[in-house]
Amino acid sequence: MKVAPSILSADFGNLQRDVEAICAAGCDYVHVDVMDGHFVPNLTIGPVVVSAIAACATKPLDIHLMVENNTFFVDLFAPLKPEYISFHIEEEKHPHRLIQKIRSLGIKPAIVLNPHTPPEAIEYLLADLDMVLLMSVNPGFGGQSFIESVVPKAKKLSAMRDEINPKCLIEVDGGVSDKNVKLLKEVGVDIVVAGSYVFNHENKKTAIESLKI
Ligand SMILES: O=C(CO)[C@H](O)[C@H](O)COP(=O)(O)O
Ligand SMILES: [Co+2]
Repeated sequence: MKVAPSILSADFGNLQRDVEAICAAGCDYVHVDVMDGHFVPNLTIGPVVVSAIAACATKPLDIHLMVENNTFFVDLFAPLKPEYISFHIEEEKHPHRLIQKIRSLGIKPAIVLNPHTPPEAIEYLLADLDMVLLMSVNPGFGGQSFIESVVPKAKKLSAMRDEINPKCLIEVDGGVSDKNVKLLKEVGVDIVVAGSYVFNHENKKTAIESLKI
């Protein structure tokens, strides 16, 4: 299992310290939650702060857009050369076009599904994706409880992925801890995002290692 700690739970007064700490503790990606106050009822960070994160991160960025105008934000963040940019299928009229655009910028495209969105919603996009991100909380806030229905959903998506595009990774985001990571591993999940679990743990290295099963 690969691990992408979400900097949403970092201490923003000590952002450089916390980004360096998770990278030194062995994370695989730095998960960056971008919220615009419209698609979700919360507002986080823009390109000024994300470029400061990119400057001190020694691991690739995994940018999770929770915004209304995806194309605008892709253009804002592309110069930072993240590994992935993911956007919500619920907020995009032309997802295939946006996948092509993200790839043309040299970034791996990913799509996010909210808890209620079935995997079939992206069946005809799967061949063109590098990753699918399944939300296991309602997007907008860290520290929420894990929604169990993501487990059978990930199992269904994993079967679709094996048939259509075995290289496409499955990521799960929200309420992940050492208590549920095994269930996710068993149904074919490749990457977990963990914010509060990693940042509230007394030892970030121990927390990250407990998820790398
Ligand atoms: O996208 C997100 C919220 O919309 C965050 O990545 C997610 O909530 C991680 O935080 P936690 O592990 O505390 O649930
Ligand atoms: Co996220």
